[in-house]
Amino acid sequence: MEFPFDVDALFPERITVLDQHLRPPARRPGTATPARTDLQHQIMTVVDELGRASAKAQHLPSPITSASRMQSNRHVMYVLKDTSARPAVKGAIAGFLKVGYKKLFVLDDREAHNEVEPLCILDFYIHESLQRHGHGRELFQHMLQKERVEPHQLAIDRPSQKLLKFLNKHYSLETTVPQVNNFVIFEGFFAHQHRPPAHSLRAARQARAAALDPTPAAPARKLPPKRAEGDIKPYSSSDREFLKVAVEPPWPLNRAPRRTTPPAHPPPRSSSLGNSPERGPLRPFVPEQELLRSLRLCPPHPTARLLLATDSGGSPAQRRRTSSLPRSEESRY
Ligand SMILES: CC(=O)SCCNC(=O)CCNC(=O)[C@H](O)C(C)(C)COP(=O)(O)OP(=O)(O)OC[C@H]1O[C@@H](n2cnc3c(N)ncnc32)[C@H](O)[C@@H]1OP(=O)(O)O
Repeated sequence: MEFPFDVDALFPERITVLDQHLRPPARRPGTATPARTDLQHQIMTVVDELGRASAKAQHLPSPITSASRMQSNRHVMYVLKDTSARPAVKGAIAGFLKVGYKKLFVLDDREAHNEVEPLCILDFYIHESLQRHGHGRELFQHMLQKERVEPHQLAIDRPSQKLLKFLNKHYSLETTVPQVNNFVIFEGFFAHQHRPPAHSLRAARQARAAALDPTPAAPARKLPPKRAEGDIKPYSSSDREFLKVAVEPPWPLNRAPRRTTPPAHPPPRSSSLGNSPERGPLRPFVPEQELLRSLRLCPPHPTARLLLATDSGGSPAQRRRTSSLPRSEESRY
């Protein structure tokens, strides 16, 4: 991925770590130093461009990674330079990996709710011309080392089939723990969720290592105290949540009662790599009788007329169709 500026000078190292400040890394001695604002502008251009390419590769309606989203979240982006780029080109970018800690409500293998805050894989992209050459693994491996996490400790925000295959091939991650949200976790996730107390050896070692290595890592967060089972909602906000396309039906069909508690029957769970969460558009559930009451009150509307034309004792087939509508379906985005 090429840019109209000197990427080689902008990112002196093969892998650059960017946090919400999008600070330009220190330049090699002897390299001309443009104004800091110009450098930051270049970094923002790279981040935006990478985000767009990743969204396109994943068929997302809009990017989940952009400079402005980076600046407003505490995420960390690992950017990989393409060092095989043509000499005439002033460097190129091979891809990126974005991670961040997120508070999630996840089910364990006994289907109990757990409030956790794992490091999440949020976005991952290697340029099409460079895929399946080991660049993804190099980037992922670098991130694991830098963040000091094991692959099975991660939560993955709606992984693509390519990413599932990648995780299976390189890290033998295969068996998922079924969830009702968009995140995928693997067997072994719960064995490693506890964090060391602040005074532990591991924490001290981590603090020393961080002092020696000033490049940003995803900001670690403390686990909140465990909540009573009844307080926990089994839904966790995915980073891809904002991509939800709200296709709102006309009034009064849009008057779904607000739900303060999760539905009694959660949507079907993903149980294996093959059916990682792929869901249809979000549709509110309006009880049949309430819907008909509302329709009688509303001004004439083509949809209303159509529904009122069928009395509540309509054909059994019609009723079966209506009542078999799923109570809630989560959208893909
Ligand atoms: C939470 C999220 O970010 S979900 C979105 C993940 N990103 C995408 O799907 C975007 C498109 N895909 C990509 O950018 C890349 O393929 C990545 C990031 C998933 C992997 O990066 P790569 O550099 O291709 O990975 P790397 O070369 O290290 O490993 C290759 C392995 O990844 C998997 N893989 C990569 N591409 C494919 C593909 N087209 N089809 C099937 N498996 C694939 C395979 O296991 C492959 O091993 P194989 O070639 O022996 O079958």
